[in-house]
Amino acid sequence: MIKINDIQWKYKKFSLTIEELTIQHGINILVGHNGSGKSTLLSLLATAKRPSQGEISYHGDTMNSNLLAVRSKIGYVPTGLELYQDFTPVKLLLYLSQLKGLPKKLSIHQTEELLSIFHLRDVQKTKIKRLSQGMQQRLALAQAFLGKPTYIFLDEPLNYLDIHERKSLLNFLSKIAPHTIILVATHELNEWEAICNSVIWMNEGTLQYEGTKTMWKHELPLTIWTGEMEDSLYENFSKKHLIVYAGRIKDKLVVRCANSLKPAPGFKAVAPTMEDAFFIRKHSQQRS
Ligand SMILES: Nc1ncnc2c1ncn2[C@@H]1O[C@H](COP(=O)(O)OP(=O)(O)OP(=O)(O)O)[C@@H](O)[C@H]1O
Repeated sequence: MIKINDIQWKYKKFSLTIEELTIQHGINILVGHNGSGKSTLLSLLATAKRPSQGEISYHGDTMNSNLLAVRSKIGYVPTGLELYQDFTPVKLLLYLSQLKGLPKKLSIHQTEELLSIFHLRDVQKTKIKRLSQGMQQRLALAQAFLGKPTYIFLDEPLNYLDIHERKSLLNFLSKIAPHTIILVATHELNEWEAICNSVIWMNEGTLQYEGTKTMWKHELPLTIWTGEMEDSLYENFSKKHLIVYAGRIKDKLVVRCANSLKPAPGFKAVAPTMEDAFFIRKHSQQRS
């Protein structure tokens, strides 16, 4: 497990402070508004940034006690990772596996395996600058798994991926999750719903929630309701209730809202999604 102990990191007006956080095996999603500190936390965990106080322990090792050992077990994909544009995917993966210290045979084996997993076989000898953004994102992801790291930190990994590639990545992560600690920063909570184990919510550089997916969705102060209504009633309704969604299906206005009691006749309580839960939790936090 990864244990964060009283860390702080500051840059100008932004400060990230976490007193205590444990990250377990499985898929953990990291959520929060823009600028809340998700990428900063990932780069601290990936040892790309150093906390100004406190420490992070990776199964007992820390950045101070054994930086090289820690780094050798980390796979990290920040957003906008710049890949050597004149390399080909095969050359890049072989080169990076050498930097990671993998023996030559294993480098070749893992490079081939990752090119297949990320569907890059057809373009393995094409220069990276000629690849689409989605292909470049898949290559950025592939490099993170060289050496079969124990700790995987992914910043918005679904960016640029088409539906097929998204599903494929989610399947791959589910397969390795039992023996890997995976932390994924994402705004697309519902896409991770089926496979994630726990949720970490950051707000303005501080930890707001850390717990299981089930608790995230079900320990909520409000219920989610859906129903149809006349257009003329909506304006007044929206002033009194927390609207999650309002849209037209055929000629009906369909409303999804959060409320403690049934908001109007005909409305039905429904199970909250991961995003509904975020919406309700954020709303409750702003009011408290
Ligand atoms: N190297 C840096 N240079 C300048 N500002 C930084 C740097 N790293 C972090 N910040 C600042 O830290 C704060 C947190 O940013 P961070 O990127 O971690 O948020 P985020 O939750 O990942 O946001 P988003 O959802 O938009 O990706 C922001 O105010 C950002 O401007």
